Amino acid sequence: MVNTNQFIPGLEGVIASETKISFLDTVNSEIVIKGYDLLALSKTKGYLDIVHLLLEGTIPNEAEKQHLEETLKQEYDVPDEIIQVLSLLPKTAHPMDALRTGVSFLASFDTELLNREHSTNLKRAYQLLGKIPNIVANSYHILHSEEPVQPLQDLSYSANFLYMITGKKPTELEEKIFDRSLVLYSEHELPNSTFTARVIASTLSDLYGALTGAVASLKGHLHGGANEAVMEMLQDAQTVEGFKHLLHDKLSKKEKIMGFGHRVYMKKMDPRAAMMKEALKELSAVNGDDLLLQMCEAGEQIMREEKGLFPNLDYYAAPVYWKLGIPIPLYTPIFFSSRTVGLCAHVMEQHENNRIFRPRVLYTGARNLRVED
Ligand SMILES: CC(=O)SCCNC(=O)CCNC(=O)[C@H](O)C(C)(C)COP(=O)(O)OP(=O)(O)OC[C@H]1O[C@@H](n2cnc3c(N)ncnc32)[C@H](O)[C@@H]1OP(=O)(O)O
Ligand SMILES: O=C([O-])CC(=O)C(=O)O
Repeated sequence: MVNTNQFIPGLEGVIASETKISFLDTVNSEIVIKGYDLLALSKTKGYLDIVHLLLEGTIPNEAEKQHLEETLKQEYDVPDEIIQVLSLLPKTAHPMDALRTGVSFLASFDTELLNREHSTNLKRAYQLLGKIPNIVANSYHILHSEEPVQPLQDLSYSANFLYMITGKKPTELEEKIFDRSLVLYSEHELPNSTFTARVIASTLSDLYGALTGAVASLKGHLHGGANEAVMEMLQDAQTVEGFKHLLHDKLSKKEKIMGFGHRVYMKKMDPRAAMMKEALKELSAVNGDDLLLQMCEAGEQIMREEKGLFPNLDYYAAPVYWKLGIPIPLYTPIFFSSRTVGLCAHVMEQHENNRIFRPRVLYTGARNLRVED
């Protein structure tokens, strides 16, 4: 029998799900994904390796990887109706809202929504992985009155995604770094968005519904929305001195600084942030412009000294995406695109070993009120 009187704000430290998908091992500094350390994998493996690992359970050999890429490429196209629906959105809509609409709308094309068998959910996961980059890139183009960009089949999955966003074929380095960012964002145990997806799935609702809820969760600035907020701060500040001033000013007003802190890593650096910082160094070396790197390092120092806080992945992903020529409002949608695979794995696991989430409250409201006769 569980003690229902124990209230833990934010469910900090509470074990809310049993999973074989991933685990943050903060003692050994590992992000365990299906038995492998994601950080180690990210040095030699690409996003499609992680997709195969999360959905099929193994690191693919070359033939399996090629087959996976072909499967995804066949799913790149989205129904015309999606483009029409995106075109109806007000031009002021944020691409995360467009994405939420797009993912939700995709559900209507699935004729077996009530089927939650593993094989059906797996097929859906591949369809979503194929289509979501298209929705992300083209929602931005449509919201900016630009023509939708067609996917290029001869590019790799990640190169095509970046191409569809920027309209330019990426260099080898750009492709490698973008792919690495997708690897690092792919799966992270039980953040708010994954928990949201599992809670929705636990009612035996469908994969699209669970992912639609996860988009809404990820949009918030305390979660995925932080990467956009970081880049906006860097842009506002413009110089190293400007950024220092901006951070001191925010701290003096007791404002939170986006891109710092983490519920699980707490007072340690998110190891994924360190890897994105390396990527920022590589990109900065290309044209000898390391202003963003200098600004970020100055911010890191201030936050360490003033608050004892360290960067999370969003802090260094933001300037990396800027250097890759990606518009700021697409940073969080890209995070979601990458996380689609992790979310699908979690929803499938929930469907296959389900108990509905239904916690209790600590009631602090009024009691014993009576309506007078
Ligand atoms: C990839 C990702 O999604 S990672 C998360 C991205 N989100 C952000 O970067 C947003 C900024 N960070 C935060 O808001 C938080 O650190 C979170 C949401 C990530 C974690 O939140 P929690 O675990 O609930 O920590 P909580 O907000 O209680 O913070 C604990 C203390 O550290 C402070 N703190 C935490 N993060 C920050 C921050 N970014 N800036 C300033 N102070 C902070 C809090 O003010 C609080 O101080 P107090 O005890 O004096 O009141
Ligand atoms: O784990 C979290 O709470 C947030 C996070 O870093 C992620 O989703 O990648």
